[in-house]
Amino acid sequence: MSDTLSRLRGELIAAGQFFHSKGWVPATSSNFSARLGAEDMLITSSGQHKGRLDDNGFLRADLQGVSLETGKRPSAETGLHTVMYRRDPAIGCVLHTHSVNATVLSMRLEEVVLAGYEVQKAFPGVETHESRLMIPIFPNSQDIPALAAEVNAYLDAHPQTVAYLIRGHGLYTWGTTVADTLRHIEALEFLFECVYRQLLLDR
Ligand SMILES: CSCCC(=O)C(=O)COP(=O)(O)O
Ligand SMILES: [Zn+2]
Repeated sequence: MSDTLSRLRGELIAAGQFFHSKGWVPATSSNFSARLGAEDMLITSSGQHKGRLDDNGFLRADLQGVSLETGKRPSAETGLHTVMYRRDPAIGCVLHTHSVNATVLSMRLEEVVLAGYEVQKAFPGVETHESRLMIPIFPNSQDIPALAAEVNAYLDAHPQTVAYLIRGHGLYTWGTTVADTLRHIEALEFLFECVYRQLLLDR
């Protein structure tokens, strides 16, 4: 067992516990991955409770999503992780969560526009609250390869995108490390709460 694998697994287990404490990974929802090398990743196996992960809740898979461990089935949404690692060798982690705010906003809006918030500076390259971050919302689908292709095409056209929502489903974001990606989730959840409360006030 490599030191890298056990370190990353520990970081993802801790991330799951933190997200669970916030209510962002209900039931067996959500999935997490981290890059191991140029051709492989560590990913949660399908159906795990992400707040109660242990070492057995993960497997190695290649970047086509094929399990490298017999008898273990990767997340049903593996294709949404592999598409990111194949796009960009600098991506080291992909996290997917299912918070109430992300889900509700995705049902009501066509996209989430983040503008004017200091916390936008949690994202790489964002240096002012005067920036504008667009979080696209894709229709939900059980056809993960088709959804991954749609995400990939969108990101080709909008390479500054930091995250996306799937309608009625949840949030995907990514980063160079698990810590960076966890910060993105936390910042986005704070911002989604702000957007939600602003919509209520504006009614
Ligand atoms: C019970 S939530 C439905 C599946 C889902 O959206 C999810 O994120 C978890 O799927 P996985 O196969 O990764 O456990
Ligand atoms: Zn999901």
